[in-house]
Amino acid sequence: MVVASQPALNHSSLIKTCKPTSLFTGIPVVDLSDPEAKSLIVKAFEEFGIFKLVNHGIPMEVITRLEVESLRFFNLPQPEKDRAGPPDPYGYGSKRIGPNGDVGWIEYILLNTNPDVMSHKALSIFQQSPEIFHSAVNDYISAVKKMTCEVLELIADGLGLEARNMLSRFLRNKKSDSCFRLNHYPPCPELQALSGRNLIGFGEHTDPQIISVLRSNNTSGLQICLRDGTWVSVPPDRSSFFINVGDSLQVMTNGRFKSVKHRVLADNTNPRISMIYFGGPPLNEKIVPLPSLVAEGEESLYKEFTWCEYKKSAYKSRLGDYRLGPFEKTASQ
Ligand SMILES: C=C1C[C@]23C[C@@]1(O)CC[C@H]2[C@@]12CC[C@H](O)[C@@](C)(C(=O)O1)[C@H]2[C@@H]3C(=O)O
Ligand SMILES: O=C(O)CCC(=O)C(=O)O
Ligand SMILES: [Fe+2]
Repeated sequence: MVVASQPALNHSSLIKTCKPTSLFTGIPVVDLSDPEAKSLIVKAFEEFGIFKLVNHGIPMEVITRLEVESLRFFNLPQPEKDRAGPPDPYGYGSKRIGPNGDVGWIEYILLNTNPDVMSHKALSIFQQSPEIFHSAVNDYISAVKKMTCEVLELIADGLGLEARNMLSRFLRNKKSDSCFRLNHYPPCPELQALSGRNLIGFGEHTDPQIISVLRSNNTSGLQICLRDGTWVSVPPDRSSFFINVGDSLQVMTNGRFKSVKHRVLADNTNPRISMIYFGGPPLNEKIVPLPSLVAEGEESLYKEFTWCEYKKSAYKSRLGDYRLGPFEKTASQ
């Protein structure tokens, strides 16, 4: 990895670059209407921590409407966008990710999906084009949330949990602390000169919540880290969703599913736009292994903590830190 030092990139000289890696064709693909979907999803989460969902039932019109409205926002003059930032953590952000010095070739909007928690800054995003943007975001989130709950119910079935709603109840709870992110990675033509390298848009990390549901346009950029430590590029697919395990689901399955490390490289010629729903539990919810997933004689691999405690700790960490580390039991505990 090298740091970009071209004059045109001076303003972002802290943003690292990276060589693109080979396209990975092995991401499991699951058709939501397949009678085998539950076992295929469990297998995908055990092996890769991610899968591609097709035939998901979300109308393309709902997706495209949000993409068009997001681009309308990101194409506004910078001072207008800046009025909705800096993020607290919700609102509009550019180049800085989180509060601890992480940077990337990205601009984004981060929203809490619970309207009661929406901050002033986040709300001012809607004030620029109120009804249209607001309804595009709401329609998208409610469709994706419903689909995600279906997926979590299939997972509960596939894992043989005592009730189908053991996981989906966290997202359906009206206090669910879920969030939603619109990311825009502008192309960086200056980088053509840095032969074959790309700017890092979003550095490597795992997502802290239960489950993340990502949809992007057809511009590549998403990379995942396989179990053997190799980074591979995930071919984009504008009409599908990529669904990945978050840290909280890793704990709830006592390590049977592992949250997948991922990152995004900005493309040198085309803008990438992505929208991610992060399904999280209510703040006071304990994040503990589901009892039926801890066999007799086995113990939880993790100390007991609430989502609020984990989130606080996540916001003190850097993007690439192993956030579950402090919550793991050591041999003597
Ligand atoms: C550097 C950070 C940004 C982040 C909060 C954190 O301190 C560490 C986790 C980051 C992350 C990654 C997944 C999601 O994009 C996100 C919204 C989240 O919940 O955790 C971001 C946080 C953020 O951008 O505020
Ligand atoms: O923008 C993307 O494609 C993924 C971004 C991501 O991983 C995140 O926002 O947590
Ligand atoms: Fe992520």
